[in-house]
Amino acid sequence: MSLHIEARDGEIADRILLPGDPLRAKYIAETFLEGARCFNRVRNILGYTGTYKGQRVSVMGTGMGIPSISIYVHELLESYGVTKLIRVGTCGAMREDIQLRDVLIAQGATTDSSIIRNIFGPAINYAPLADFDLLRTAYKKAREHNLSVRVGNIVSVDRFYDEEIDNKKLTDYGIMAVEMETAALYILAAKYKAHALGIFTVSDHLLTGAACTAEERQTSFNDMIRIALDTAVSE
Ligand SMILES: O=P(O)(O)O[C@H]1O[C@H](CO)[C@@H](O)[C@H]1O
Ligand SMILES: O=c1cc[nH]c(=O)[nH]1
Repeated sequence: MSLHIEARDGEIADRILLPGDPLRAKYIAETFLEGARCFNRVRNILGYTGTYKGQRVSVMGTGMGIPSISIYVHELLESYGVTKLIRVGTCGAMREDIQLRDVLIAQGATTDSSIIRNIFGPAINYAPLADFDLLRTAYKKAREHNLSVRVGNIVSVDRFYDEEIDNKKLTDYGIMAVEMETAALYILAAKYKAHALGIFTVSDHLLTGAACTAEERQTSFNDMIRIALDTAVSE
């Protein structure tokens, strides 16, 4: 056990999907995994392990924001020896050429979080990056399923409601979308020599105001989930 995860040794697979919403974890386990068993209920951050295409895979919520995901990813890496972590998140599109329900893959995760400064000090602006092998595999799997995905830079912000952020500047420099956790996932995975990737479904659009319902957010992101699971079990 670790402080926030009550699983016993061996109950968590070495590869795990990480949605922010614990109910999305439950949905993934019940819909896509065979023989899924719950290994965590602490704080209702639900976690499950089952099999997908014959291989053990886990899925667990991370909560919202960098402080929350940092706790769970740290404990998964430090106490449970997880080696492949794939975030399956929602995001807000920031560009006109990206639509509701599009699937995006974060090659990089720009951030305004103090996590970079806290770790590296004021002189270094570390660039959190996806694991190249996972990224390449996810892209290939998407193409095999005839799904179009976009690969590029996203921004992991500290505040969901942020009136001060300059979104226009971020999009001018190629940022596709906004979410709240991936920079920390990539940094922690790098520290522990693990492999991490963030895959997203666009749940709302910052320019048009279009949005999926809360229920759709929880359940309607099957394309992203299939890509993530196929990537998790490859090699
Ligand atoms: O849907 P999840 O995976 O939680 O991701 C996004 O949704 C939450 C905000 O509504 C933040 O956690 C953000 O990163
Ligand atoms: O963090 C997020 C997630 C979805 N949509 C947003 O606008 N922000």
